[in-house]
Amino acid sequence: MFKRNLAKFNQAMGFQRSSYWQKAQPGSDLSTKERPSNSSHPVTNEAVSDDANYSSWMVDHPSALTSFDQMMKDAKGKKIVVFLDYDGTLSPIVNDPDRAFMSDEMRAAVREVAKYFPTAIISGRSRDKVKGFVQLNNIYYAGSHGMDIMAPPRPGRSSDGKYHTVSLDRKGNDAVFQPAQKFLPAIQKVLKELEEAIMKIPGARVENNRFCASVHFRQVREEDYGILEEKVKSILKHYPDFRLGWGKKVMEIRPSIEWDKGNALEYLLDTLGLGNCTDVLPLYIGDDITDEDAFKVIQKRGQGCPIVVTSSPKDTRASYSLYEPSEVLTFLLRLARWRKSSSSSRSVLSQVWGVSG
Ligand SMILES: O=P(O)(O)OC[C@H]1O[C@H](O[C@H]2O[C@H](CO)[C@@H](O)[C@H](O)[C@H]2O)[C@H](O)[C@@H](O)[C@@H]1O
Repeated sequence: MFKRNLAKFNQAMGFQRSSYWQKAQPGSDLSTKERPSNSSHPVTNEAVSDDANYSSWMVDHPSALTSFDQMMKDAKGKKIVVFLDYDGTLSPIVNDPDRAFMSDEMRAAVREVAKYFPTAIISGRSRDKVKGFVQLNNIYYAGSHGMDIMAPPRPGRSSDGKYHTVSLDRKGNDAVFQPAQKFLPAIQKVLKELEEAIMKIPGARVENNRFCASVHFRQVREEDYGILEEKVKSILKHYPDFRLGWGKKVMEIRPSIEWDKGNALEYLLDTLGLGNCTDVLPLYIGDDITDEDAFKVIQKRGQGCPIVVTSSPKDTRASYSLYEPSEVLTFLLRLARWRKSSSSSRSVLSQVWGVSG
């Protein structure tokens, strides 16, 4: 129990390196609330203290569902742009990364939201893979932690004027922006070496995320964690242009460029023509460490709704929280309904009173 509380304390305090492996232990990211309700264990003091920890953490990170009305009051007169992470946000975390499917209800909710607000998904996966899971055409996709973006074909421009050239898709409707393109040959070599190195570690697997690589250890025995980490690090010693990050039971290898999900959020706002508008409210929902970069950008802008999805207290820059993907679904449905009803009441008002906007 002490160990478990220490891991949680480390996680909450942001002592990240030491807590990664602790967090990675089988079952350790299952909070009490996620345990099967038919569990034969009586409610223990530990369960009570888990709940108490979560409740006190929520004082600073209130639920986006209970805060919904206030959030929408603050959004009045502003343009909401919706940004969503994929794994752990739109789909639940599962053992097999190839089977992290999104439910039809969630798909319908995202489709509905995208009818009313510009909507983008920013994922660590390859852009094609995440699009394959989501299967919606009315949204923008950014894969490889934002290093592969399909966005409207506005002239690439950033506040510092440094956006790289973009290329139009075949129909000329959208533009692809890939700031890490020159790393493609190297990442392919890294992927090959990783595959060979982990082959003999049961349960380990490498995922090709195009500009990044993921080494999964969700299904690896705990006693093999050390050797896996060693192998990955010894390969990376020969690739100084790449760095290692940690996600949920996954090591993420990516080019060492100054580009993350936060830059992707800014890029998308720019290409939507909203980068410098003071009346824009980016709303970002994500569950993992890389989403913190986007939360940071929103925090810096001083306007927006950063929402973290988590079932246990964690160190985060998000202002609001949602417990799990099912709450994300409820939130998205509510957001779409809110917009629908406010636009229909606006049109009724404008018919009756000649009031607009
Ligand atoms: O930015 P994201 O869209 O959240 O991508 C981050 C990683 O997500 C995926 O891995 C995670 O979800 C898997 C499926 O539920 C799970 O098996 C794994 O343990 C999680 O870490 C994806 O497979 C990775 O490539 C992404 O880096």
